[in-house]
Amino acid sequence: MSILRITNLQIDVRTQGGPRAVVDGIDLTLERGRIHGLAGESGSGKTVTALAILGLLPESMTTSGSVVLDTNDVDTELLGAPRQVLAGIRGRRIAMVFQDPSTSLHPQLSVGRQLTDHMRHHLKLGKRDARDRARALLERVRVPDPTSALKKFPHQFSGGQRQRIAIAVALACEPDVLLADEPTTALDVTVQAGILQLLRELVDDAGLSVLLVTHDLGVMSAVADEVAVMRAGVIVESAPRQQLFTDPQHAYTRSLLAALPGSKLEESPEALVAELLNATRTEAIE
Ligand SMILES: Nc1ncnc2c1ncn2[C@@H]1O[C@H](COP(=O)(O)OP(=O)(O)OP(=O)(O)O)[C@@H](O)[C@H]1O
Repeated sequence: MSILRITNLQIDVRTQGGPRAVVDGIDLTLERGRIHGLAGESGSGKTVTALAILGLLPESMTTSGSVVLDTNDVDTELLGAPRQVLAGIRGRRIAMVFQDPSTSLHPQLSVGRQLTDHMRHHLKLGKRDARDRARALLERVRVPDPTSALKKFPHQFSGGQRQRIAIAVALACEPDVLLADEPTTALDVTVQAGILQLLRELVDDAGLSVLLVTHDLGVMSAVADEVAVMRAGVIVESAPRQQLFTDPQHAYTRSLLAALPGSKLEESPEALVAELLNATRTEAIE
């Protein structure tokens, strides 16, 4: 069942020489309970695609096409939607996590405050209910000792734990869609695996739909159900993970795969996943 439908999305940036297309007519449908990977080299348009969904593009960019959120059979067009419509959707229906968790977390607010403010605002929860839910969320993303974690500040946690907290904040209002832009790129490989495993669990347990933006096909191969490969603003190939990794159709996809460091991928994507998940156990001791 689809939750977000992107149709013929075009993003132009104004330049002195006239408009330049940074995304040139892409189609992408996100399904509930699936992880959709958006891969491609730096500058191919992955991040601006994610930002366009939430109306967060810089002023210098214009859009056309359609981005429809379909919740409970009600379609909402997001492209060009009024500010208050987008404000009601951001964080509530569609949440976002970034490469650097500090971007999503406020350095001077306690973790508890960041989690509960969000819930009190969007879900109108009372103080005590919000606090109970915040504790449960930290438990769910496996931040150790949630009760004392609520009183701490972001800098008191490791990078991996900070990203888990950022994911907890993103999930606070039970969004339908999570946009994750390079969520593990800044983390070392064992911590990456733990975060990827967490995303997988959240998708499987809660029916969340994830758009996972990354230049790293290794990360993709570990968790994505479907992968779209982007180059210079265009999706050149889109296929279920297994198919894309074992039978790439486009020369650009083949070149990306060939550039992967001699990994288990040559044996099978599953072997790489097993390797990454094995590393997760190491992180649990972190
Ligand atoms: N604020 C901006 N003003 C003008 N051009 C921009 C701006 N942000 C991005 N661009 C341009 O838009 C294009 C797409 O950038 P985007 O950040 O989406 O790429 P990406 O695939 O996410 O790459 P990366 O992995 O490096 O983030 C690039 O050509 C980039 O130069």
